[in-house]
Amino acid sequence: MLALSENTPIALTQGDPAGIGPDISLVSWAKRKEAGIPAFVFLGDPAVLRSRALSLGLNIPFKECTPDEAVEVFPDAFPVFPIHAGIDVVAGQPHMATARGTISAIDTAVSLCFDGKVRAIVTNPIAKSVLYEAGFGFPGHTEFLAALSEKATGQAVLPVMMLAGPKLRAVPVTIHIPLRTVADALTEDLILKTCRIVHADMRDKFGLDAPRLAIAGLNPHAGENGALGHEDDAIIAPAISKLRAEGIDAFGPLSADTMFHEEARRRYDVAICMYHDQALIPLKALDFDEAVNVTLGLPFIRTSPDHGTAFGIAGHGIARETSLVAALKLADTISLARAQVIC
Ligand SMILES: NC(=O)C1=CN([C@@H]2O[C@H](COP(=O)(O)OP(=O)(O)OC[C@H]3O[C@@H](n4cnc5c(N)ncnc54)[C@H](O)[C@@H]3O)[C@@H](O)[C@H]2O)C=CC1
Ligand SMILES: NCC(=O)COP(=O)(O)O
Repeated sequence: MLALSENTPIALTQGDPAGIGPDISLVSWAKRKEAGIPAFVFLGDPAVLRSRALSLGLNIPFKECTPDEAVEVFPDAFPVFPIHAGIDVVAGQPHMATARGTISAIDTAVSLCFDGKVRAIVTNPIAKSVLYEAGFGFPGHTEFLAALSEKATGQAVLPVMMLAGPKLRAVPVTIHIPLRTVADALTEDLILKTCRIVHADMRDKFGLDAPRLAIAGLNPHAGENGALGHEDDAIIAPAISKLRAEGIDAFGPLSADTMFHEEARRRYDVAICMYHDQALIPLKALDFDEAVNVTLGLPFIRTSPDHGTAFGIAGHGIARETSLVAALKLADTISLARAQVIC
């Protein structure tokens, strides 16, 4: 049993070095006391941090260190476990030559987590297209983390993306796939597995005894009795019946256009949506600055800000750190709550 406690840092990966990951990491560290930020170790390039701090006018002391030293370093200096970007990075100008370092930071964070050197992983945003250009074979962190987990444990996992904000928690059942393939990818089995993971993690990681899952339909008006599409009645409704028979408080399929208004949101704890934008549009409309992306179903904790690399504002000093702060705090809370049970 590993002793996961505040004496173990959280790994914070750099993300795309040309994006706002370095900016919001620096600002978060600068606000560590007033914001109550848990000790982290940054996995990335010290040169990128130094140059970004200069652009932002932040006078921040850096210390290169191992994860073992990070908690001690954190109060007085920004702890960096060096992973070099490979080129001189210019804020706002992504380059495929940095892909290797970006991927290596994520890979290293997972290894450190399995070795008990860090207690959770918080990832800064990556630009998927930059990584694809360099041959990265995964749609995003979510799927890559599942593959790394599988490699480490030999056990297959279904990674579940949940975006959690103060007003809404939303899960897309299908994640990073083209819209035209969504209907074919939706199966009763996928909905069942996703909802079981959400139910278990809501209970074990978020402390909800009997989580209520509101399940969206796929088609307009949840199919209008089959007139506007058959998936709602043929795939989603039977999955809901099975979940209810297992004792999971799932209901629907609901018309997706009317399940996110304020009164509707009071009736559930998590909205289970059928595709990426069905979940992320309401989430970002309601909670953009404070929501956190959490990967459920993994044998370790991973959170992330809800936004992307925002290349247009990197280095300008206007990127808000609030979502990253929320991600660090959520990783802190979940990892400490699990400290007694994790192996
Ligand atoms: N977890 C991850 O790694 C994620 C990565 N991405 C990637 O990010 C890249 C850019 O995606 P976009 O759709 O443009 O989304 P984006 O979130 O990067 O930007 C959307 C808009 O929000 C603004 N914005 C984003 N974060 C902000 C912050 N913290 N403070 C102030 N303004 C902020 C941007 O300036 C822009 O106007 C894509 O390559 C995408 O793959 C997107 C979402 C999550
Ligand atoms: N839009 C959310 C998103 O793309 C996050 O993906 P991931 O990199 O966390 O898998």
